[in-house]
Amino acid sequence: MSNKIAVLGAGSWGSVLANLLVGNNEEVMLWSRDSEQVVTMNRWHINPQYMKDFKYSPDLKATDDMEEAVRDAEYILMVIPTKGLREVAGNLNKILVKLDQKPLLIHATKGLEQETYKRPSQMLAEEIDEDHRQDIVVLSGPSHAEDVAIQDMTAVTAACANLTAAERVQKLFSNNFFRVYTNDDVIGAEFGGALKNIIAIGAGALQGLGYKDNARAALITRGLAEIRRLGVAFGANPFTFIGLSGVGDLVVTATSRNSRNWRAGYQLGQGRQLEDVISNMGMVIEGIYTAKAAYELAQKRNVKMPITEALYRVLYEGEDIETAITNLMSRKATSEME
Ligand SMILES: NC(=O)C1=CN([C@@H]2O[C@H](COP(=O)(O)OP(=O)(O)OC[C@H]3O[C@@H](n4cnc5c(N)ncnc54)[C@H](O)[C@@H]3O)[C@@H](O)[C@H]2O)C=CC1
Ligand SMILES: O=C(CO)COP(=O)(O)O
Repeated sequence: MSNKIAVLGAGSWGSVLANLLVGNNEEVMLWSRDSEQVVTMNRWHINPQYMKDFKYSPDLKATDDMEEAVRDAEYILMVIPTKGLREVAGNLNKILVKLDQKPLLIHATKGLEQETYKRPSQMLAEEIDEDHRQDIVVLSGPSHAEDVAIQDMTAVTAACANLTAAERVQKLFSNNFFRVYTNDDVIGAEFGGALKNIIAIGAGALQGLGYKDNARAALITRGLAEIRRLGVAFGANPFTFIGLSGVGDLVVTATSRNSRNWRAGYQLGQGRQLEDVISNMGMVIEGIYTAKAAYELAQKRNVKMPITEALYRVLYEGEDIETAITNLMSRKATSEME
């Protein structure tokens, strides 16, 4: 028997995940705030702004009416960029209260909120009444929408302190090309997913500047060290960072031309201006905003994050990337285990 699932957010990832769930014979309703996009998706089964060459299942239904999407849904999957997540969650809460529903929440957002430094699950927990939701499960890991759309082999993590809820999500999404593992470490999964985007911008920038494989391997490895340091300072399990939502996602994002964060970094490395890069991407580049939140959070907590700090200076203080690299390489010699 199929489950009724509402997917909120019809960008590249929300649409592809909704399509995957339709392929798994679930009953899915995709919500977008953009009515024109909804008409095009329902009529032509394409998403004009994101991955426009991909043809979605004709069984995938879209709506711009959140209440219609959510009514009777047993699961609600939120795939909204960090910046808009709290607002959408607040609107969802009003509907859930009105309809008196209590769905299981899942989110696939990767970032930290500006000013509050909250993780996505914390924002959802604050905005959605406990009486009108079950647990919140994080779906994260190395999973570019472009590859999942063409059913390339993918493995991800469903994280929740309540492993029974994580297992329900595992069952919902699993199929012969999409393998879902469970994990009880929400903090680690969310820090891994958010912070890898910063390092991916750095990896793209190195390549844009002409640096080679050794440089990229060094950045990824030392990037992972500082991601782990910040995550562990907030209670994450260090082993999560050697899993799919840690090193897995870091590797795919820091090495793939499908990554918006990598591409943004590459363009910066080639000398393009930040405003220009943002306006031409047409999709969210989470790492730009997470770099600011993570930098400020690390300062407050006194956690060493030299690569994040370097990128913060490049992105927010206009420091030249080569100068940032020189400064990173000329820091006092240190132990790898710090
Ligand atoms: N694209 C990918 O391959 C993956 C993306 N993610 C994460 O998923 C989240 C969403 O990313 P994408 O789908 O790629 O973004 P996108 O840039 O392709 O699309 C974002 C979608 O969210 C909607 N949106 C933005 N703000 C909104 C608001 N305030 N209210 C309602 N709708 C709003 C936009 O209209 C658009 O449909 C991000 O946190 C991203 O890091 C995670 C894994 C893979
Ligand atoms: O999180 C992602 C892949 O796992 C998507 O990364 P980008 O946002 O850089 O495209």
